Amino acid sequence: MKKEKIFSIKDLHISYGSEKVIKGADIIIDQKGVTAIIGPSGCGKSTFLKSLNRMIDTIPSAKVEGSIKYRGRDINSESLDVVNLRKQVGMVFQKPNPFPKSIYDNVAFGPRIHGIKNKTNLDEIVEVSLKGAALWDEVKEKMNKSAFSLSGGQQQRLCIARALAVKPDVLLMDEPCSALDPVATTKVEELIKKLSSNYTIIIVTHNMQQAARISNKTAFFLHGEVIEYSDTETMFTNPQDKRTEDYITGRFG
Ligand SMILES: Nc1ncnc2c1ncn2[C@@H]1O[C@H](COP(=O)(O)OP(=O)(O)OP(=O)(O)O)[C@@H](O)[C@H]1O
Repeated sequence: MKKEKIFSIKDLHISYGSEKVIKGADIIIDQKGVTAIIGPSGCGKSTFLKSLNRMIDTIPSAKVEGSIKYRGRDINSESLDVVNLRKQVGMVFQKPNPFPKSIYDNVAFGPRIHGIKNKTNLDEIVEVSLKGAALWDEVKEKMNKSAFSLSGGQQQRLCIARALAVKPDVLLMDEPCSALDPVATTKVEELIKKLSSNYTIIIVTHNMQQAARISNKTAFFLHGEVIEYSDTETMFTNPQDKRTEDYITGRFG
């Protein structure tokens, strides 16, 4: 069965002022599974990711040109509802960034903003989201405690639960494990794999072993260009471009 296209990106160029950061990227991202974005520091991975739900709009000097279609719709068209786009295309950041609120209120935040007020409905969404983020058992007895009372790994899973609570289609993750210890990293990686049967996940990672462990497809960026984009297994066993081979074998980066 042919997979549905979630993102079709054509000739994407992004610059900050006069600095060109993404230079003509073409990528198609299919439904579900994990796509990893790898490449050396400063090659434009985060910039690319932020353009997919228009978080890049928050940077005044950023200029985006070219086409990004999400489920066939140009996300940069004037008629597009950005709040709705960000509901469908959620984001999890490098450092866990829970709100200074209780565990419950962190997860209920998004649904409340989108108009859900009924306590029973909210309770159910919070429970399902925390279960989805593999955190429920650890927090179910202390839902009213501050999110800051959780460990870093738990806080990151709480941020994933918060993203799940608005029922997204896609999750963008920008180095979600880089602030976590190895045990917490393993838990988040397992969670990402599990979530990838229901969500389309796009993850930026510095860590090539992580990309190899959890992703189905990998895109290698270098100086703002997509050098290679293929099945992860092919990329790591039989890279087509010498620059990819040099990067994944640790010759630079
Ligand atoms: N808000 C910004 N304003 C101006 N320039 C920026 C901004 N964010 C990033 N840049 C520049 O854009 C380039 C690409 O940055 P980006 O963060 O997208 O790369 P990256 O591959 O994600 O890097 P890293 O792996 O180090 O996080 C860098 O030269 C960076 O200095």
